[in-house]
Formats: sequence, structure tokens, C-alpha cells
Amino acid sequence: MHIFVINSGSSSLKYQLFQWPHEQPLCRGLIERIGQAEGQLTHSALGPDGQERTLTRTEPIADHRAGLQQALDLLMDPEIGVIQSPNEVAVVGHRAVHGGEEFREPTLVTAAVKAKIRELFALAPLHNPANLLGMEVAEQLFPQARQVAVFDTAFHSTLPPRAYRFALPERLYTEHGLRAYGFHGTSHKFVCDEARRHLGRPEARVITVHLGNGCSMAATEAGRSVDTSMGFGPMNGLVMGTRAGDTDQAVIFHLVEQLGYSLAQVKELLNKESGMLGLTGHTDMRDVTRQLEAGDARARLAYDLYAYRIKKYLGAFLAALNGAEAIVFTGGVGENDARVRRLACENLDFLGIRLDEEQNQRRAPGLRDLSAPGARVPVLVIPTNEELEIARQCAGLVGC
Ligand SMILES: Nc1ncnc2c1ncn2[C@@H]1O[C@H](COP(=O)(O)OP(=O)(O)O)[C@@H](O)[C@H]1O
Ligand SMILES: CC(=O)OP(=O)(O)O
Ligand SMILES: [Mg+2]
Repeated sequence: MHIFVINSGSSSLKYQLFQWPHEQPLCRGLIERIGQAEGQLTHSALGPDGQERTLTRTEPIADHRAGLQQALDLLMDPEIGVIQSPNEVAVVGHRAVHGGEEFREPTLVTAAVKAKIRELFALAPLHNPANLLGMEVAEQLFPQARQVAVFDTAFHSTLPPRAYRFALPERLYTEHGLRAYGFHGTSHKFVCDEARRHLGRPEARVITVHLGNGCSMAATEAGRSVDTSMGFGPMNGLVMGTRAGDTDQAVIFHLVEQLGYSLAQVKELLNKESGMLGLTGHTDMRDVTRQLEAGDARARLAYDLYAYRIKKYLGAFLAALNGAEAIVFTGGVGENDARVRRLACENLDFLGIRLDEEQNQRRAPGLRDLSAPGARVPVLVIPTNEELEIARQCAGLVGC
């Protein structure tokens, strides 16, 4: 049977089709810059000879519906296709970002589940609308399949109250759910499990550092999340592509009261105009690298700030866990950007963290250990695979 997984983001969409129970990816794709002038689709499919073939298209992709329709057409393409009919897909798994306190497990998508995801739009405005749209389009394109939602927040449902409560009046938690939820849980869980398997220590304390467009860290113990850098919505903590991460709350009052911002403008500023974009004019870390290598001082400061924030959370989480058996970097930046890893881990030798710079610079697929000989805490790079983790959780739910 086949499981199709959709990971919809604000302006991008990733997908993979798996043959189950072999966990065999038959094809995968990435659709970027949805709704912008220059849309880009990259689709790779396994041919009958076992070789992967990749096709790229650069053309406007109006919305998520158009993107998913293109993906489905490619799945069934006479040349590069891997299935003949949408009916061959038994399950469609969806990444859903904010599930509040309600969803701690993979969940069959029903009208009530969709209504709850809609209720949480305000808390995850870049993500939940795209996730819901993905579900609605998939219901039309794969009408016979079971639709399953896997929530980013679910992995963090094990946080203890001291980590998830804010020091605000209690009723704001009990009546209105104001608390930290945490995000990227599917990715944190996937790489945490991989690290524990690699170490041969299921009880290990692992700090996972997910650096993609959105960035967050998790402190985990025996595969359970005990603290994380994101909170009520996916905005705080680390510096991200367009999100500021931790800022002083007084900034918001100053923006509104002194500088005349409306609340909608503050939201736009903190979600879409800040982070690396606000500091350098670029969202994509590869562009920031180019800027840095051309000697730009703003890019240097942005890198410093980005890495220093990671270092501060490393310190905090090492204290929370009383040490760690591994630190894992993952996500597009975490897997590929040696400079970020070097800056975040430098001068931490007093904690037993020391990178081998040659290993850090080396490019290789799969899990890599970057630590210098004699370092106490292994620093690993583990490529994340949210789609595979979602497929596994879907299979667990529907029992296949
Ligand atoms: N080779 C690379 N070097 C540095 N950054 C990279 C590289 N490849 C990808 N990235 C960065 O990864 C980020 C996207 O990561 P990804 O995990 O795909 O994000 P998301 O899933 O949140 O869309 C972008 O900022 C991109 O610049
Ligand atoms: C929750 C979140 O920030 O997700 P992403 O990194 O996909 O934007
Ligand atoms: Mg991502």
C-alpha cells in the first residue's frame, strides 16, 4: 500500500510517497515560492531501474491547490509516474503545526479536527492555514484515502508544567490555554530517536537543534521532550528566516504606543519581516553566507546573533538536563551550514563540547559525528525526515 505525506508550509510544500510497510520512498518533491512570480517545483522519482530521476520546473504556482494538483499529476505521469490512480494511495498524512493541548497523538482528519485547526489559525498564522488547505485539497484529490494529521505540538505534550507554564495569572492558563506548546516536534522526535539508536542508549539525554526556515531546540530525556525554545506560537526562541525569536516584550509596547504600529503590523513585523531578513535583507541562509563572504558587516552580525542564541539555549538545556549524551543539528541550515555549527559550539570546551573542524566542514549524507577526539558530548548532524516520521505515525494509527 501507499502513504502520501504532505508537509505544507507558508510558501512551500514538501511531499513524499512511500510504499508501506517497506518505508520505501517512491518519489518526493519540493514546491517553493507558492504564490510568487517565480514558483519552483523539484520532483524526484524512483525509476524501474532503481535510479532516481529528478525534474525541475520554474513557473508561477498560484496556490497550494495548484501545487498539489501538479504533484498528483507527476505521481501519475506516464513517463516519471509511480502510480496509475489516486486510489492506490490508502493514507494521506499531513503535517499540522499547532494542535493546542488537544492533539497528542496522530489523528484522523474529521470536520471537528479541521475546525480545531482553524481555531488555532491566530496562533500559527504562517502554518495552520496552509496545513488545513492541504487537507481540504487532499480530500478532493484522494477521496478514498484516510487523511491523518500529525501535529508538531504532539511531541512536546510531555513537557512538565515548570517548562510549559508562563508566570501569568493562573486563569489565563486554565481558561484560555496560555502556555508553551512547542513546535517542530515531528523533526525533534525523528532525530532524537535516530541519535538514541546510534548511541545504543535509549535513556540518553539529547539536545536537538532544528534549524530550517523556522528554528527551535528541544531538551529530551529518554525520547521525551522536557523543554523547548518555542512557546505559545512558533515565534519565540531562536532567530529564524523571517521571525525574530526572543525579543523584549517592551519592544511591542514601544512599537504600538510610541511608533504608531497597529497590532496587525507588529504581528507582520515579528513573523515576516524580522530574523535574518530583518538583519540582512535575506531569508535564505545561502544568500546570507554569500553576503558574509563578500565582507558584509550586517551579515557577520546576523550570523553572530543567530549562533549566539543557539549557544544560550544549549547552556540552558544542558543545565535543565544536568548534561547530555548528544547534541544534534538538523534542518536545512543545521545539516548544511558548518559556520553556524562552529559559532554555536565554540568556547564550550568546559562543557565537554569540542568540534573537529575538518569533520564539521565535510559534506556527506546521513548521520555524522563532528566531535573532536576526547570531547565528552558528541555533536551529531542527523538529516531530518519529517515525512517519514509522519508516515510511520500514520501507519501506527491505521494499523498497517
Ligand atoms: N547548503 C546550505 N547551506 C546553508 N543553508 C542551507 C543550505 N541548504 C539549505 N539551507 C537553508 O535551509 C533553510 C531551509 O531549511 P528547511 O529545513 O528546508 O526549512 P523548512 O522546512 O522550514 O522550509 C534555508 O534557509 C536554506 O538557506
Ligand atoms: C513551526 C515552524 O516554524 O515550522 P517551519 O520551520 O516549517 O516554518
Ligand atoms: Mg521544515
